[in-house]
Parts: sequence; C-alpha cells; structure tokens
Amino acid sequence: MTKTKDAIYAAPLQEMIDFKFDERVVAVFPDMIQRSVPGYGMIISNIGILAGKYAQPGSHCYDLGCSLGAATLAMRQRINQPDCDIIAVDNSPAMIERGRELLARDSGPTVPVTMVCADLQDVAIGNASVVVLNFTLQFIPPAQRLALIERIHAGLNPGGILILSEKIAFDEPERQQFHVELHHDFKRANGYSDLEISQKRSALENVMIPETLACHHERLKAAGFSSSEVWFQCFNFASLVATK
Ligand SMILES: C[S@@+](CC[C@H](N)C(=O)[O-])C[C@H]1O[C@@H](n2cnc3c(N)ncnc32)[C@H](O)[C@@H]1O
Ligand SMILES: O=C(O)C(=O)C[C@]1(C(=O)O)C=C[C@@H](O)C=C1
Repeated sequence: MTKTKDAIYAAPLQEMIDFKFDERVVAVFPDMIQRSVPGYGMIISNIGILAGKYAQPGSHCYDLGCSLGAATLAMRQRINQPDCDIIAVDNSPAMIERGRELLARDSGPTVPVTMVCADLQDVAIGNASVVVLNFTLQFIPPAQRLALIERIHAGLNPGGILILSEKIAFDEPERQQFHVELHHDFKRANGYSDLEISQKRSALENVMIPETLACHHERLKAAGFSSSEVWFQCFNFASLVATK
C-alpha cells in the first residue's frame, strides 16, 4: 500500500484547532503514526506475538481505539486458538470506514473481526483474553481512566492480558526534556519541520494527556491487575502488558 504523506501541519495555521481523527487525518494516518511514534511498526508486530501467546480458545480479543485496524490485523495473523474473534472499536466514522476497506482486502487468516463505530466507553467487555489500548488511553479524559481500566479488568478472563501503549511523561523536568527533545529529533529525522512539530504539539495539547509510567502501574494495580510490565520503550513512548 502506498502511503499518502502527512503534511497537515506543514503550512502556518491562522487558528489552532484541537487535533481530531477526521477525514484529513485518516487519509495520511499510516504515514503520520509511523513518522511520529518511535517503534510503531515493532509495537504492532509484537502485539500480534502477544495475542498469539495469550489468546484463549472461545474468547474475545478487543482492539479499543483501533484506528485503521493495524493491531487487529497483526493479532489476526497470529491467533491460532479455535473460536476466537476480534472486536475492533473506534469512535471516528472516517477511521472505521477506511478500516473496513483495509480489513476486506486482508486475505489469509480466518479469525472473524467486527469493526464497530462506537465510543469505547459504551462497548461491553466480557469473556476477553486480550485487550489492546494502543495509544488510545491518552485521549480519554484522565478522570475516566480508572473506571475504564477497572471495566477491562472485570471483562478479562483469568490469565488474560491488557496491552497498553502510551506516550509517557516524566516527573523530573530534566528527564522530560531529554525524552521530548529526542522525540522531536526523531520526527525531524523523519522529515517533519520545526513548524509541523510545534503546530501538532499545540493541536494535541488539550486532547492528548500523557501520564508517567508510575501512574500507569499504580492504576493497573488499583484496578486489580496482578502484574504490569514495560515490554517496550523508546524515548517517551512505552507499551505495557498487564496480566489478570
Ligand atoms: C493514536 S490512535 C490509535 C492507533 C491505533 N490503535 C493503531 O494501533 O494504529 C487513537 C484512536 O483512538 C480513537 N479514540 C479516541 N477516543 C475514543 C473513544 N472514546 N472511543 C473510541 N475510540 C476512541 C481515535 O478515533 C483514534 O482512532
Ligand atoms: O506526540 C506526538 O507528537 C504524536 O504525534 C503522537 C501521536 C500518538 O501518540 O497518538 C498523536 C497523534 C497521532 O495519532 C499520531 C501520533
């Protein structure tokens, strides 16, 4: 698939509008996320590996905030337990429309996938073995995060896992600066200009709220998870696996 290049923040904007997963973003999303999130491709393929290991026969796997379904397609390649299905949820109609087209083109594996356009807060979670929040929790208002993680924990079967990937923050200003500067260098190395980096940063400011790793570990524990482990980190992007 040829990727359309993300130039959404390339020209100076008169007025800064909050970042939205609308048609413009959908059109460039594979390029945007790959050039913005260090290790994105590796995270996606390893979500497949984790799902292959932890999917239980006759259970549901959930991809919450699935965008175009990259994690769903990776899980679909790797799950080889009988009677599993994947429920992929996103509240952006444009994402789901394009995601369904990409899913229809995916040949080979037969794990059934249902792509649902809904707020993930309204989706029941039950008989789950693998739940994925791949860069989604950061867009949920912080006050609602514990209740969501508790609901995911309640919907998981014993031995089930939550894979949680997030942009992270650091309490110590020097560490915060170190990681942010390296992330911006990563974006520059991938062709983004200083203007693009700063305009996107402003657009995300009110809608994407990163937290510290300590905060994620504490919340997972408070929600009842027996363990949480960072399995990936590059600069200020990390992925955890929490086990019920
Ligand atoms: C950074 S993207 C996720 C990337 C995707 N998981 C992947 O691996 O390619 C965040 C996604 O979460 C979705 N989202 C944000 N809040 C949501 C909510 N309350 N319910 C459902 N989807 C939501 C957005 O529409 C967007 O597609
Ligand atoms: O922090 C940034 O600069 C980002 O671009 C991050 C991020 C994310 O983590 O979801 C934000 C929005 C886009 O979906 C792609 C990447």
